[in-house]
Amino acid sequence: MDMSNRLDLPQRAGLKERWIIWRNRLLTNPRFQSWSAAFPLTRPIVRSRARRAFDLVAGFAYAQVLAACVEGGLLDLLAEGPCDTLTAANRAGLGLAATERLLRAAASLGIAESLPGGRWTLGMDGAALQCNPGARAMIRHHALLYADLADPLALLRADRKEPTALSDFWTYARASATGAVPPGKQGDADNEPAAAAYSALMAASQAMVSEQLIAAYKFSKHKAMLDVGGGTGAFVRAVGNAAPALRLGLFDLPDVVAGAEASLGRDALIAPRLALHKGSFLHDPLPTGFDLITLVRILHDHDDEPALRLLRAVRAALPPGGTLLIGEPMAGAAGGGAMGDAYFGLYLWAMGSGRPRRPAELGAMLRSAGFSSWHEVSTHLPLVCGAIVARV
Ligand SMILES: CC(C)=CCC/C(C)=C/CC/C(C)=C/C=C/C(C)=C/C=C/C=C(C)/C=C/C=C(C)/C=C/C=C(C)/C=C/CC(C)(C)O
Ligand SMILES: C[S@@+](CC[C@H](N)C(=O)[O-])C[C@H]1O[C@@H](n2cnc3c(N)ncnc32)[C@H](O)[C@@H]1O
Repeated sequence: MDMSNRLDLPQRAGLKERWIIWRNRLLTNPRFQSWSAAFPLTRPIVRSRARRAFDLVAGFAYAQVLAACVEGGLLDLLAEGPCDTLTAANRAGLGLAATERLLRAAASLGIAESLPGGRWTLGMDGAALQCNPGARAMIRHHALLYADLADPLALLRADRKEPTALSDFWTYARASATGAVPPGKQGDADNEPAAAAYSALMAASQAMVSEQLIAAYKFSKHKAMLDVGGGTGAFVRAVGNAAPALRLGLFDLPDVVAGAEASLGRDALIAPRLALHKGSFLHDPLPTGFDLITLVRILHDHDDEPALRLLRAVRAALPPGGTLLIGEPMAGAAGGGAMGDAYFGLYLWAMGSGRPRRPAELGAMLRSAGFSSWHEVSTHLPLVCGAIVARV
């Protein structure tokens, strides 16, 4: 394709567009690239942009180094204390040369760090990941995402209703996108293992989310909270422990609520003040009697029409002055980098349902669902979870 005409400055372009076109014309000029790499004042910028470009090119290889360290048990081993290459090889079930290759790769990525005497320990990023079981569960789970992304254009061209590894994993996703009743609503036995598998992933990664929301929002000012799509209850348990006087409710598909019953039923601090509700939030009315409803990692799973339907159901279940708290990773989050549009954008595309939304997009949906006001609440790590509070 001949880019030259399209990079000509259009007559009616605004100042920003003219600057971007001029900038890109310069950046795509090989003579400018050679000159700026050679010139001492621009060389550091060229090196840093080249590193960034290389990371974009090589990201998959980096992620697979991390996956091998987690799957091979090396992160766990290094967390126990420094060790030599032979011990690492025995733990990972790899040969000595392969282990050395993997550990060197891990060290270059900050996952591991080499010590004098040929020993290895955790690197700074490895340490941050090791203490986060949710992130480690996601690293393992990414085998499904990467299978779907092996041919990204084929994925983007295909009908979104075509089965994928992720749509098979999240068994409610295809139903939401097609308007069908979700499997498990009738308590069909063959959906139970799938519901248990995605609920286990959600439970493993819930602590990092509830930590953000509990630090950002005062739950104790409410009388009763209903967690809609509450899974097996990890969020309800965390909030219940932080707000001991709060009455609690959880709503989810029957197969999932069975898991919540097993997990929370014997919790002496939670069970006496907990009500479990089974149903589909896209087909059944939500229970009333709660002044706070939470949607944690729920809305982004659904396309606009079902997401709006859910917001209307929440609005109908809340009393006058009631509150909705939305907690999920949001697109364009400050400090979130490419998490929203690149990671969740493609993840949810592969899943066949939903999209990451900007706070303003959620705000517009809240208004059209009948909420009178909404505002964003800042969290410590928007990369993990953003928050919006809306009032009836
Ligand atoms: C001590 C010295 C020398 C210096 C001090 C300097 C200092 C203060 C350093 C800070 C070190 C530090 C504490 C680092 C902390 C790092 C943290 C908090 C890292 C956190 C990482 C979190 C990650 C990687 C989270 C990943 C989450 C993912 C991938 C989530 C995926 C979720 C999915 C797929 C959800 C699916 C659900 C669905 C279907 C979309 O609804
Ligand atoms: C991504 S998970 C989030 C679980 C939990 N809120 C968390 O953050 O760990 C989505 C949850 O919504 C539930 N869900 C999906 N579609 C549903 C529907 N139509 N009715 C009720 N629950 C549904 C799923 O069963 C699952 O527990």
